[in-house]
Amino acid sequence: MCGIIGLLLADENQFVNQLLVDGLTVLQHRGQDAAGMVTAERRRLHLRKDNGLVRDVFHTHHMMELRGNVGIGHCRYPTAGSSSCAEAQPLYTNYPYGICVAHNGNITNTQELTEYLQDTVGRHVNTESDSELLLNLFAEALTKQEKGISTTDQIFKAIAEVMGKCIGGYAGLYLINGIGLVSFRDPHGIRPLVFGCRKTGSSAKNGNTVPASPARMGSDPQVDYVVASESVAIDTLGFDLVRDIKPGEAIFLDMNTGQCHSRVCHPNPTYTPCIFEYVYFARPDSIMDKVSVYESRLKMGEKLAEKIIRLYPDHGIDVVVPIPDTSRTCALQAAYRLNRPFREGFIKNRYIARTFIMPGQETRKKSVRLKLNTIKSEFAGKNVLLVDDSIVRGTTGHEIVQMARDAGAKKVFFTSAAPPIRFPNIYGVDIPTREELIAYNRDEVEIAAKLGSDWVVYQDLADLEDSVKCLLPPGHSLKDFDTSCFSGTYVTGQKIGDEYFEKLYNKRNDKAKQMRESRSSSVLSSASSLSLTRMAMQSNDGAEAISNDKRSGYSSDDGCESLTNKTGKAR
Ligand SMILES: O=P(O)(O)OC[C@H]1O[C@H](OP(=O)(O)OP(=O)(O)O)[C@H](O)[C@@H]1O
Ligand SMILES: NC(=O)CC[C@H](N)C(=O)O
Ligand SMILES: [Mg+2]
Repeated sequence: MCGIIGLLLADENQFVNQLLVDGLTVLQHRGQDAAGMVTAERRRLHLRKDNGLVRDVFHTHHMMELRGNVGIGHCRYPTAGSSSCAEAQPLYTNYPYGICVAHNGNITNTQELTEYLQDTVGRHVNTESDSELLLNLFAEALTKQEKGISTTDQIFKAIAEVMGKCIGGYAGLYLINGIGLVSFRDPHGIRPLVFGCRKTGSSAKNGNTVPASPARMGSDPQVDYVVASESVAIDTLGFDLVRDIKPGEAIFLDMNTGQCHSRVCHPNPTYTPCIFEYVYFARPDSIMDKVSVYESRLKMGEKLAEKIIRLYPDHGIDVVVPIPDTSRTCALQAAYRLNRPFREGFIKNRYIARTFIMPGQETRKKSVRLKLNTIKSEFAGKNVLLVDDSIVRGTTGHEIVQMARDAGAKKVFFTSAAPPIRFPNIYGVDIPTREELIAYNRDEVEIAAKLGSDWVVYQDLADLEDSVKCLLPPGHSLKDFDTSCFSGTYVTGQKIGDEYFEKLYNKRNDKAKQMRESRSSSVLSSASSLSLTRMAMQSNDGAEAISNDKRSGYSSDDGCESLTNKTGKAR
């Protein structure tokens, strides 16, 4: 579940680089594996990306090269391809114009799209990254646009073509060199994307009100714009949240006029966002689809407590303990509803990041112990209810139950704010294989045995959905969610059959991923040795100016070499 952010500042002399770094830092919880940004300075693009956390990727000497008043940034949690830094984003293609993409989500018809791009239109696809396909599809669609219509129309038509071809979950940003920034959300709105602005210069001093819609914003060149995965980035940067980008909508920010244009580019969008954003991915202080994530988690806690009371009226719980971090909001309200004390029985090491989105089961397992430690007095001799937001592979739950017992708990009960996860997620959460899921082919009693707890209670799906729906403002067009990992129903509607899951399993089970990583790192190191001979590449101490030359195919970042997608059309 990556984090994406794009900015256009009204003043050409201002740089977006620091705002992008700050925004990405706030979105870090969505992707910890790699980070990157590209900025546009007049007709020159500057790119920096690498594996690592945002704070490790951007150093002062990179920032000095990342000039320009428009740019996009990305922090990555890989769900396709490898985690090689060649697949870190933004990705770039030099034809037409010079285009970069930052993408959150996952595309499911990648085979068909790769065949179309390679065999039908002759564009080179160099990796298994689905984002590379998204980039090339847009580039191809723009190339084909008829002359004589406005650039704005060309862009929206190209986005419509991309949406017509891509199946899956995607929220994305394209930076088009010399033209502007395009943001878009898939026709189901599976992945989130919000839009904000702030007044600048004289318009800020005159106290103009923040425009309520992009159409109005189009008339005010004194406005800075931001688009981000979550509103928390908009708040932190000092912008005002305007609204969610609608399913199937694109917003084009013209860097030459400062104007903002929006259009719904899909003939029949439906509003079915991924409910797992509310459960786990999003920060609680974000507003998504007009709903406060924090409040939805309080509701989840309340409904969970009611279910526990229904199932175990004499539960005998002495204390309610959250499993930090994400479950805290939900556990707080569950304790309140159960009328039992809420206690911080586990202390989180603030230097260990989220474990579920770490690559590899061994790393995840080890990290749980490094991340959490017990306050023994909260467990000794007590019946403890442990609350987590979700149980996926059971890595956290298994370790935590044992730690609670080691700390002297009499009984350990376990509850999850989300229903059992029994199906793969194919839209941008890396839950690719059923066999890895603790709830696959197991009922609650078997799961409790596996976790080592006395019992386990899961939220009902209807209650989870209600926890968000009851907070929607009247008349909101969201009627349903993508709940596929709980229900097995996939909102994009195409047939997701056994063959698809088998392929997914073969590509993305832990072992296959490990093998791919070791392969791609050896390819990368041999690619690095090419850097002395390549042509038309300009490297600037890590941050790189990308050539517009259609022939050039390379970029380099401190030894991070990407042969991805730079060769223009190979007709
Ligand atoms: O059953 P599992 O496979 O262990 O996955 C589920 C756990 O992973 C997540 O925590 P994570 O540590 O990623 O993030 P958090 O600190 O935000 O809770 C989630 O909140 C659960 O605790
Ligand atoms: N988590 C995501 O949104 C991943 C985006 C894209 N599928 C990638 O793997 O890079
Ligand atoms: Mg957790």
